[in-house]
This record gives sequence, structure tokens and C-alpha cells, in this order.
Amino acid sequence: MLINHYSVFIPISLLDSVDRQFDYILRGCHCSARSLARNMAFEGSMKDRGEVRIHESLDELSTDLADYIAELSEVSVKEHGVFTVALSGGSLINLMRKLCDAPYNKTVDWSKWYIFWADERVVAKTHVDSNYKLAKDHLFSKLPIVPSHVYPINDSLTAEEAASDYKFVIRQLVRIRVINVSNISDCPKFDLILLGMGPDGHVASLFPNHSVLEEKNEWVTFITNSPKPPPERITFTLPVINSAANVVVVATGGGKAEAASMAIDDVGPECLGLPARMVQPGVGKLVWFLDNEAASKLKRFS
Ligand SMILES: O=C1O[C@H](COP(=O)(O)O)[C@@H](O)[C@H](O)[C@H]1O
Repeated sequence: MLINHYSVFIPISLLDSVDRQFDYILRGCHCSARSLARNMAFEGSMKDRGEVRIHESLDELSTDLADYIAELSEVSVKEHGVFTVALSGGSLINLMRKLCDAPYNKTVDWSKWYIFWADERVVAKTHVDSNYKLAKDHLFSKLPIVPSHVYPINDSLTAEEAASDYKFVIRQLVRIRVINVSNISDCPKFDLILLGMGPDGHVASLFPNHSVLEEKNEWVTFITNSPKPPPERITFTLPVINSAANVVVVATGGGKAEAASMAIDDVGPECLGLPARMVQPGVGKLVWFLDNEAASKLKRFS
């Protein structure tokens, strides 16, 4: 027997050690009754840190992530005719791979997708380090996305020029209302910004203790001294990320457990400057997709 996408509240007796700020939902995806217990995933929400979804396996996480993105796409297309989505690079792209499979490849209205990058390495679009190349090779070359709806950075420019050019491109699309405008800032309001998180807690190309975290005026900025190679990058700023209608942060593996705890748990002021913790959409929704390893140091889920 297959049981798909059911939800059941955990008996309160099982939650004795859990802070009551959370509403826990026990959720099984695509699993047989016998394997139910093994395939369970936890889902909870916590004030301004958003919703946290913890998965037993990468396969289950990928399915839930694809479901979630497909749902947001449907809602956005219904509400304003398009789905504007900003991608990151890294492990996120492989975790989005299920979007290329049934049913999503047929059911999602790909013609309405407009694709941007929350951060990009300043390298040629054909370079192995390019976030555009990664997404193209593994995602949108396999999907019927309209080529003119894909907005890579201009790779013939310097980092500074590329950031300013990208901002211009986004501004034009805001002007013609392909991209919505935030009503809490003068920033674009992307329907979805998808972020990975590094073991140091960086998101997009916003690195810990970097002056880029202070940028309040620009939509897109650049760095030339990234602690993670390659050094030259452009990135959405925190005001843009925090103006999105939806932000998803995906982190997997034990190497990210400390950063995940610092980003999500109710911890001391020393964590407040961690880039992943500074992701705090003003009116949008924040959802964390973690596997067990990345969630292993979360106080509230242990
Ligand atoms: O350099 C980058 O790293 C982060 C995290 O990558 P991951 O492989 O650890 O998931 C990524 O989100 C960002 O887009 C990328 O430029």
C-alpha cells in the first residue's frame, strides 16, 4: 500500500522535550505503511525563523522540494501570470532534479517561468564554476523553459559592471511588472528565491563578516574577495532576499549542522550576524529544507 503526502500530528506525549513554539507535523511521503516510521520527516514552524522541514533522505527531500516549488509556481501563475524564481548554485541544483521528472515536467507551466540568479560567479557561462552552467546542464536544458526567460549575468563584464548590468535588467522587468515590487521596500519581489547554505553559514555570495552584508541600497552587488573560490562574484543583497514572496534555504550534510543551528535555533546574539540568520523575509514566507544530518544540531528537533 502506498501512502502519499498524509499529515498527522505527533501525540503531545512525544513532544515533552520540544519547545511549544513549534507546531509539529509528522509527514510521510511516498512510503509504504511498513516503512512509514523510517521515512518520516518532521515539519515545524518557529516565529521569525520560518518553517523547518527535516527529511530522512535526500530522495525524500528532493521530492518535497519539487512539490513545494511546483505549488508556488501554480499559485504565482494564477495570481500574476508568471513565476519569477532566483536560483543559487552548489548542491541545491542537484536537489531540484526531480522537477525534470514526471509529474512536474508535464504539470508545471514552464512557459511562465522567469529565471534569475541570486548569486553568480564572475566566470564565463561555459566555465565549470558558473552557476548558470550548472542549472542549465542539470535543470532547464531538460525542461521547456522559454530561452528568453532565462537571465544569466553578462559574463563579458567585470564583477562591478556585471552587478550593475544585472540590476538594470531586473529594473526593466520590474518596470513592465514581470517582476513584482515589494510593498515593504523599493526592492523587486521575486516569487521565489532559492538559496543554498555553506558550512560557514553563507547564503548566495553573502559571506560572514563581509562588508557585503551591510549593503542596504543596491539590489545587486559584487565582491572580489570571496573566501570561497572563485573570488569574484555578484550577489543579491539582503534587502532583495528579504523582500521576496518566498525564500527557501536548502542545506544537507553534517558539515552544515552547526551553521543550521546558528541560523535557526534560539541562540545568542553572536549568531545574529550569520548571513543565513539574516535571511528574514519581511512579509514573505521562509522555509528550510534540511536532511537529518544538517538538522542534527538543532536543539528543538533533537
Ligand atoms: O559558492 C556557493 O556556495 C553556496 C553553497 O553551496 P553548497 O554546494 O554548499 O550547497 C551556493 O548556495 C551559492 O550559490 C554558491 O555560489
